[in-house]
Amino acid sequence: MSSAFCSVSGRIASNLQFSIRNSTATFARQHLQPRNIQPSSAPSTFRRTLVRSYATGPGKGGETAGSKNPFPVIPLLAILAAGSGGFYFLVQSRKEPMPAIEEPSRKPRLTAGDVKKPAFGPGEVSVIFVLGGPGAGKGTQCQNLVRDYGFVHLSAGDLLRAEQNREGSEFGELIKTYIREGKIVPMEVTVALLENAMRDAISTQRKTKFLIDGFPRQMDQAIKFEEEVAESRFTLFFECSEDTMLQRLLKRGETSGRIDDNIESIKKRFHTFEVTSMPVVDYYEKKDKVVRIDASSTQEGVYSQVKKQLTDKLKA
Ligand SMILES: Nc1ncnc2c1ncn2[C@@H]1O[C@H](COP(=O)(O)OP(=O)(O)OP(=O)(O)O)[C@@H](O)[C@H]1O
Ligand SMILES: O=c1ccn([C@@H]2O[C@H](COP(=O)(O)O)[C@@H](O)[C@H]2O)c(=O)[nH]1
Repeated sequence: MSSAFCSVSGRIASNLQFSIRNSTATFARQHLQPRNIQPSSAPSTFRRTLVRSYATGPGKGGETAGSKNPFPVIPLLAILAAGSGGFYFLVQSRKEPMPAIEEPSRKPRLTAGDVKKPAFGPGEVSVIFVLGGPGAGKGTQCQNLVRDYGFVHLSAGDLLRAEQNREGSEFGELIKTYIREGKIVPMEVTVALLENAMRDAISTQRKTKFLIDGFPRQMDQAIKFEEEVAESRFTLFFECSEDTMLQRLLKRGETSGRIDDNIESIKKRFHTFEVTSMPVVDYYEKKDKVVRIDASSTQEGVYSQVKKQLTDKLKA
């Protein structure tokens, strides 16, 4: 991994984590410090004072007083009084509820209003995720569906590339590095781009049926998107061998100008897909929300499967 990659990813990670750290620090200031310092400091101050007064007592003119009186009654009484007083205050302070125990009951209870709702409800938008390995033909098939069914096609990769090239984007360099390395850009960036693009399509085109292509590529993205933006209806999953995808990508690389259509990046993308994106497909599979398409045949052959499967699923 290059040092540029490390430093850029470190920067975004620290930017994105700032608000979390900030609120954690505030929480710590408000809830932890007073509780930790006060109960323990009172007795120890008391103990120090007691030891010092006993140690210094005889010293302050002590030689004379001690030699005159072998049983120094007044200092002893003073020590006893101070000790009893200290003990009394210690017992009193322990009668107060311990803050650490009291704390949970002070927390507000979770109410129905606190449960997060996605920005768009099921009646407002219809979202289909489109997944498959790099070069499986997702974008190609999405274009067919846009033409024939009026979907809005939002490719997460295209949105990231547009953001990367947008003048003044604070994420440009970061996105470029992640794409070249075949890694997944931090989800906050991608989810925000998708939500903005959906809002835009709804307000300018009045369209509400979305194909979200090449997303979610990682479990955290799937969870965040469905919690905060919209729940997906199902996932169209294009299955294809790595050999076939490699040939398609190398061919596309002759003209695409993409920085990741080269053999080094392609291998990294295959790896990321297997390790990071396949668990997302498995997750939706368990929920019975995956429509599998054999993507190894011709473009037309693949599309006829897509149409049939999609119609069946939408009827169900
Ligand atoms: N069924 C097919 N047979 C042969 N070539 C195909 C087929 N489908 C797509 N292609 C070609 O393969 C290349 C990759 O297709 P496409 O861009 O649609 O894949 P993708 O899954 O969207 O890739 P990526 O995830 O990298 O964006 C393109 O050049 C496309 O023309
Ligand atoms: O959700 C996403 C989607 C994509 N990326 C990055 O973009 C490239 C290219 O994606 P394509 O779908 O092949 O156009 C991908 O390899 C990732 O690096 C992402 O980070 N998050």
